[in-house]
Amino acid sequence: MTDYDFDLFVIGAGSGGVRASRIAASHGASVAIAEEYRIGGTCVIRGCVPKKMLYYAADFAADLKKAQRFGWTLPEKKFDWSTLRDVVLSDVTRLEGLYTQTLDNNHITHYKEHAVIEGANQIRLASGKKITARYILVAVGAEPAKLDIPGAEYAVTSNEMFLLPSLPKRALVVGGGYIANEFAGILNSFGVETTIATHGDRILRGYDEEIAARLVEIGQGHGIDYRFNADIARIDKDSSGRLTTHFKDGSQIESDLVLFAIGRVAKSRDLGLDKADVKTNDRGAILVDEENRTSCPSIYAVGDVTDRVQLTPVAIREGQAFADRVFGHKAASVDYDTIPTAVFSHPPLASAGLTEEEAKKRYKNIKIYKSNFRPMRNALIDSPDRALYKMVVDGDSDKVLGLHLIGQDSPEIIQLAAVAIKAGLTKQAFNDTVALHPSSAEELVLMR
Ligand SMILES: Cc1cc2nc3c(=O)[nH]c(=O)nc-3n(C[C@H](O)[C@H](O)[C@H](O)COP(=O)(O)OP(=O)(O)OC[C@H]3O[C@@H](n4cnc5c(N)ncnc54)[C@H](O)[C@@H]3O)c2cc1C
Ligand SMILES: NC(=O)c1ccc[n+]([C@@H]2O[C@H](COP(=O)([O-])OP(=O)(O)OC[C@H]3O[C@@H](n4cnc5c(N)ncnc54)[C@H](O)[C@@H]3O)[C@@H](O)[C@H]2O)c1
Repeated sequence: MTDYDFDLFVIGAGSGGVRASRIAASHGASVAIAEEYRIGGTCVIRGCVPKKMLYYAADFAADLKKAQRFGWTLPEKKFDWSTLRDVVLSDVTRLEGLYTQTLDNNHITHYKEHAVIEGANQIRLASGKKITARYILVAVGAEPAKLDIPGAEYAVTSNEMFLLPSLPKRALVVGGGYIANEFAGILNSFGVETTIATHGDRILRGYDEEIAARLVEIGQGHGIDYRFNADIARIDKDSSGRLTTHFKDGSQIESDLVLFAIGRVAKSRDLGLDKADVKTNDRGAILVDEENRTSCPSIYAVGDVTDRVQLTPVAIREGQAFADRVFGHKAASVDYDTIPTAVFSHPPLASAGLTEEEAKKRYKNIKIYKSNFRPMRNALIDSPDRALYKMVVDGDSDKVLGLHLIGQDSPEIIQLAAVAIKAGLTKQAFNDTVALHPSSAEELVLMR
């Protein structure tokens, strides 16, 4: 018998927290969870899900521009952002309901309020209620970083992008990572004059350089303005609401919206971590061992708050492994090797395994295969945009080490290709597989 109120108390009902709660409950644990905003967390409420819906809508807008090539003559077209926004938001509410139902179906007690740690086994809710638990799981995620500059308060983050009252005429997107490129593509497709300003000399560091360069080339062709090595000094706002962003080199950009997309930081501030001696790194990320245990033996952490791989499927796997190990007494762990990722830009990028740069550091004899082609669909709509597929192979063992794609549907293609890489398949195995024609994916078995 336990002396605690619950076997497990989870702080944060996002991707990692909800999965951990459900699995722990299925193993017979008594579980409670606190959520200060909306059940479902970043991915469902203001991340992957509404972003992907806007991405689809942006794709549709691009197709609509080419309607005549598909044989359609349309009456005057008019885009109403608020209609799309509300459709997306209502689906988010539907999903929030499903997540809440999951908690109820699994008899998980949920508190819709902020929670803090008061000790190794104690939590305090915003209402003042104190709760004890044998184990605490911190799954509070991350929050968008903001630049510490004068006028930063005039900029929005991805959180506000899903709630905009209207679309801006001109937008400045600050950053060169996932969120910057995804929103730049969406805004540009809806006709917003879009500039990306990043402080680095390239976008999407960590992605294959040529693939990222192809996105810039295509983006420029669609009217996105890219500014590199661009350090912002301040943002001014005039009485009409117009924003002027000043760069350290003296240049400036006027816009109606500035979006900060410069990374996400662990939401570990004011969480009471010091009360239980839970250690963080200098960026506030909670330090955990390979079993997701923190420096306090009764407290674990999963997902973005640990700042390792900030992706939903990773947070889910970490939550699952934690619950299976601690409450299901299974030897569960997370395999971080060959995690497929995608950037839902226009067109999207997708990647699995090692990049050429990474492979060269680890293997002596690297072979690169490339396919640089104009997809049939782009010929139909008279678009010059070319796809680029790149395969990284170990020349000694013939094993495929990595695949990097840019082009329509590449996120759908990479999921299965990641299985092949993970299974250690060779280039010859790809060669031996008959192509599926006509498709873009067939390039994967035709590269020579
Ligand atoms: C715009 C955007 C797009 C994204 N797109 C993708 C994508 O396409 N694919 C992908 O894999 N990943 C994507 N991500 C990343 C993904 O959303 C995160 O990696 C994932 O949500 C992390 O899950 P988590 O459980 O760690 O945290 P979260 O899902 O952030 O959940 C944490 C929860 O804890 C709550 N909370 C925080 N502090 C407290 C407290 N003290 N008390 C109570 N509750 C608290 C928060 O309100 C939140 O609901 C995207 C992120 C953003 C911002
Ligand atoms: N499709 C997906 O899977 C997806 C989508 C969105 C977000 N995410 C996750 O969320 C995380 C956060 O996304 P993100 O795009 O905010 O971060 P990111 O780490 O992907 O990119 C941050 C970018 O901001 C730039 N930057 C940093 N400081 C800057 C400054 N002062 N001025 C200008 N540029 C600056 C960096 O060079 C980098 O390009 C991602 O790392 C990813 O794990 C995933």
